[in-house]
Amino acid sequence: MAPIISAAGVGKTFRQLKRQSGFGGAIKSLFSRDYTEIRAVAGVSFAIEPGEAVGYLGPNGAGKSTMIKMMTGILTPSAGTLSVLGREPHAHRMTNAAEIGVVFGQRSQLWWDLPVRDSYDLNRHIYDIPEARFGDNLAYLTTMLDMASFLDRPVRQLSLGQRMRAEIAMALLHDPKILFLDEPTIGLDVVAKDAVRKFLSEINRDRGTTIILTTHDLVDIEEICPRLIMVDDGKLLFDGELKRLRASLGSRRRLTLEFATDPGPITLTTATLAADDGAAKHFILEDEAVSLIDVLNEVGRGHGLQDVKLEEPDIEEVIRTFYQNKPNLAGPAS
Ligand SMILES: Nc1ncnc2c1ncn2[C@@H]1O[C@H](COP(=O)(O)OP(=O)(O)OP(=O)(O)O)[C@@H](O)[C@H]1O
Repeated sequence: MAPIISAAGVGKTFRQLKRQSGFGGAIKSLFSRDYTEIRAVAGVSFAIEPGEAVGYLGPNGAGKSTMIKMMTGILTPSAGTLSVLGREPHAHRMTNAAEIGVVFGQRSQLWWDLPVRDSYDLNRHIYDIPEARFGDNLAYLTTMLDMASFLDRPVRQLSLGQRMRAEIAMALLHDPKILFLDEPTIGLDVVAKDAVRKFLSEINRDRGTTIILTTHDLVDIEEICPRLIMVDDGKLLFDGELKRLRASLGSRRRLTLEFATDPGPITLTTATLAADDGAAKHFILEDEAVSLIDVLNEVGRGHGLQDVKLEEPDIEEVIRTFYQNKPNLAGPAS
């Protein structure tokens, strides 16, 4: 299958006029041709297949929003080749817009003073959505995003969680093949985040909508995106499954053994003691090949073992380790 999005050596450099201080400086700046170059995206390559859900992750200023803006046609790349649905997005912005949906968490596409429903109606005209399809989609989205109670209320009266659901529905009314989301859960409470994540996973799975999202909330990635693209300083550092990232960093699972009473010091070859709380002993499993059975066999009977808890490393820890070790891991993504 041909990729739905492909980027080959894509770069974006912003040129900013150097400003000089003071009134005299401001006048000089008017005639100056002295620019600072800001390299927001530097030679990024990847290919995304139809139906994938991909998280685009990186620290502040890493170039995530700039990449999303290039894929949606808002910005023109200054280097490389970018293709979205077989077209250069910036050169075919209108055609591209008809086949993609965009949600920017920090910016609204809805009309502030109008009821939500009226913004949707305007979209129906803009995208020329056939009446029946529009009706079906609105009914589906209203149910799935639980919007019935606020469809007729002006956008300015909505809570952030309601507005975000309304934004996502707005971006999907014209059945886009790709949905781009820039920080879709920013500022939402736990319940609202959960609703948004569940819905995005569902349309990805049930309707095959390709999803590309940037986020700082790693749970978004964990729940929606099997694939992760990680960038820093404009460059791509990792492209692959979250599972592979975990494995490449060593899985470092945590194991807690709880005993009826403190059995005294326990040393194991299969696990490293991380903390000793008397009756509860916390270990780290450094070796991925070691199983829980191996550890239990080594602990053996007779210590009054009551409970065992095995935890996978959480995603925050995996990503933190990744960025701490990035000079060793950087290189061509596979
Ligand atoms: N229009 C612009 N003009 C000049 N520089 C810009 C412009 N837009 C972005 N930049 C710069 O490009 C770099 C990448 O910015 P971008 O917004 O893509 O990062 P980001 O990864 O989305 O960051 P954040 O997580 O903070 O939103 C930053 O150094 C930013 O200051």
